[in-house]
Amino acid sequence: MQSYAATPIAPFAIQFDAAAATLSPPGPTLERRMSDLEGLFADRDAWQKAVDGDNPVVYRVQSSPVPEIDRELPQSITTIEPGTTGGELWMTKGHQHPNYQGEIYLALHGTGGLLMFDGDRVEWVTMAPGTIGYIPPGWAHRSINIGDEPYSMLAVYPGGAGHDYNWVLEHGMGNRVYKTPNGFELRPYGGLS
Ligand SMILES: O=P(O)(O)OC[C@H]1O[C@](O)(CO)[C@@H](O)[C@@H]1O
Repeated sequence: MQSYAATPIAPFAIQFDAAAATLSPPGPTLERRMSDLEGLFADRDAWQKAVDGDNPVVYRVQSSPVPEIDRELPQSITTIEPGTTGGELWMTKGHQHPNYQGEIYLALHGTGGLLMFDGDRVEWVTMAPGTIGYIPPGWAHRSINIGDEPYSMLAVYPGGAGHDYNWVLEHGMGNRVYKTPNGFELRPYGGLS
């Protein structure tokens, strides 16, 4: 019989409602407001102004009850609101998996992008409903709403992958994503203003 450091949870069914962008039974949820994205938008003054204003919710994450522990396979649905800060499109914080593990995203609603950076190379996947974006081990990843409506996507990832946010603060994400009259464009990361 296999032994485990943590006993796996029992099998169960999860109802995935793509239209409502929900998982049931629900697990933990989190809400990231503008103040939670400190040091991530290039235009710090624009970021501060938004924080001092109504400090809007930039994105929400709803998880299933599958725990974030080694060998389990949790899922979550992230919904990013449309918006810009200093011209930069609203996005997730972005993170690296400390022990380098893969992940998949399935786009559900709206239009988004999956920006990946391995410290050297940058990759971009445009995400429309039905697109699966594959994140290989070793690539930091960030989602961006490039449309005018909320962008939702399902993530499935190894429970032991972890979230290293400092990696992104130290290394950046290779590119930034800005709104343009015709849509969006990727620009070199640069520093903060
Ligand atoms: O962890 P971040 O970078 O804030 O982004 C949130 C998203 O990333 C995940 O951690 C999955 O990688 C989800 O919880 C959610 O999809």
